[in-house]
Order: sequence, then structure tokens, then C-alpha cells
Amino acid sequence: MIHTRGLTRRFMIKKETVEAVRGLDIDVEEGELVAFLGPNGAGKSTSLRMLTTLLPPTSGTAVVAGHDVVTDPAGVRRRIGYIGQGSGAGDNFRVVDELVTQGRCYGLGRAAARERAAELLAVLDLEPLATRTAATLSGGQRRRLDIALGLVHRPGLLFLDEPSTGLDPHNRADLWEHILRLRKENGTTIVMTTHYLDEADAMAERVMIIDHGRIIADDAPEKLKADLAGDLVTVVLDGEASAVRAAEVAGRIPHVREVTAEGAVVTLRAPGGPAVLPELLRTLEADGVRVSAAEVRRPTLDDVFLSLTGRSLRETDIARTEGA
Ligand SMILES: Nc1ncnc2c1ncn2[C@@H]1O[C@H](COP(=O)(O)OP(=O)(O)OP(=O)(O)O)[C@@H](O)[C@H]1O
Repeated sequence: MIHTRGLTRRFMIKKETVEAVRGLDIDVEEGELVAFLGPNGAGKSTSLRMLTTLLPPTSGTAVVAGHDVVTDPAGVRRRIGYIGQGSGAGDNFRVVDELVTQGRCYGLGRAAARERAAELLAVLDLEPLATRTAATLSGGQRRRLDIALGLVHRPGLLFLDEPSTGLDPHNRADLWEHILRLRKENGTTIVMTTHYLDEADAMAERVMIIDHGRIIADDAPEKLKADLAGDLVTVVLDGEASAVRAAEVAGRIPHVREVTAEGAVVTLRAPGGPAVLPELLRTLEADGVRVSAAEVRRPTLDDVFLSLTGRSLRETDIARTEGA
């Protein structure tokens, strides 16, 4: 569905070159649900805009849904749906009219456009809102209308740029229910960007982590977490001396890494935390070291990002939320 080689985009800002996307090599097969995950400014939207023909690449190639983005952008556009960050609907237009107009823009006759609008109103649970203007819809309803608009021409490949940003948890869950149902019923390939770690983790079968314009990891979320992060084991002891001893013991267990002792607390990472913890506790008990509490936390995609870059994605997420 998508094949890129060396896809690159630079911007010139006041004689300075910004390397927004640097040599993207990706292959997405039919039916996949892929998420681009990365901090602000990583190059997610620029990548998506090149793949959807909204922005010409500086160099490299991209074939999307069988058409080249540079030599045949119209061919690409006919085959894809794109739901950008802003709403595609006009404030003062009725929901049903927006859908019919979109159908007409894609060359449907009047009756066919009405029929398709009715279908989409039903699929996205917008029927009760059909005669309302877009301005009166809630954030979640408006996002569902955006998706309906992007689906009018039945694209086999759908691009979603931060589909649930700004929605409350209830509306996010509702939106995802609709997206996943559409995918199940039509086998649509979906490529999305998100800065919600939990969303990428729960929804995407494959996550491409982008940082400074490059893909630094590309795999199923479970695999990324198991291979790159490992479980975080925390053990609380009865004092500093016990913690130092516990850190020594932990450091000798195979596959254990990043052992740190701070005050009475020892933390470490290990691929199989639930198995490492009993082994650690047994050895400490035999040594007469008292453990007062212990915990194993499964890794998150933020731990993956941290282990790859030394930075936390969550921090950039918080900064963004506070700045919004
Ligand atoms: N039109 C533009 N002109 C100049 N620089 C741009 C332009 N669009 C993007 N950039 C720069 O390219 C880099 C990548 O931006 P991009 O919007 O792709 O990041 P992103 O990962 O989508 O970030 P966000 O999560 O904030 O949307 C940034 O440094 C950004 O400032």
C-alpha cells in the first residue's frame, strides 16, 4: 500500500535548513493499522503530508496505493482518504449537505451522492445530527463528520492526523469504536499520527517511532516493549546498606540491567520482571536482607522511547498540553 525510499523534506527558515524528514524507508501492507508516534516536531505530520501529496518531497520516492506521489498525485488522491488535524467541515453548512457536496466533488451524481451521504450518516451514527450545522456539533461528533467526509469515495487507505486530539476519554473511545468497526467491515488500511502513547499502544498493530525526522523503531507495540524496554522492578528495603547489597545481588542476575540504588530503593530493568523478582527476593532473604515492598511495572511505549533516546515522550506531551 505504501512504499517509500529515502523520502526527505527540508524547509528553509530564514536561511536555516530544517531537516523535517530524513530518508524515510517504509513499507505498509494492505490492511495494516500503523501509528507514527513521536514528540512535537519529530516529522510525523510532514511525513503524512508528503504521503498524501499535500507537500512535495525534497528528495526520495513514495508510491502510495499504487501511484507515485510526485508523478501522479491525482492518482494517489483518488485512492486515499485524509483526515487532517483541523476540521474539514464548514461551520455554517448542514452535516448532510457537506457529505453530499463532498460526494459531488468526487464525481458522484446527485442521487448517488445523497445515497452515499445517507450510508455514512448511518455508519458513523450521525443520522440524528444530519440537519444540524457543523458549528453546533460537539468535538467528538465533528470528528466523526470529518471521518465521514474522508470516506465518501470509499478509499482503501485512510490517513488520520492526530484523530483524537482534544477529545475527552469518552469521545476518544467512541471515535475509536467507529474507526475499528469501519476497518473490520471494509479492510481499510489505516496510517495515523498520534502523540497519545496509550492510543498507539492499544490501537495500532504496528508503531513507527519517529524522532528528529527518522524512524528509530518499527514493530508491534508488544514487541517494542519486550525488546527495547523491559519490565521495571522496584524493591524497597529497610535502609541504604540493604539497598546497596540488593543492587549487588540484582546486578548478578542474567539479563538484568540499569540497576540503581537510591536511598532504600533499588530499581532495575529486566525482560522478564515477574520471574526476576522472586529470584531476587529469595537471594536477599537468604542473605538476611529485609524487603519491605516490591513492585513489577510492565513497560510502556514511553519506556521504549526513553531507552532509545534518553528522553521521555511523556514530558513533551505534558509540555504540549500545558501550552495548549
Ligand atoms: N511549513 C513549514 N515551514 C517550516 N518548517 C516546518 C514546516 N512544517 C514543519 N516544519 C518543521 O519541520 C519539523 C517537523 O514538523 P512536523 O509538523 O512534521 O512535526 P510533528 O511530528 O508532526 O509535530 P507535532 O506533534 O507537533 O504535530 C519541525 O521542526 C517543524 O518546525
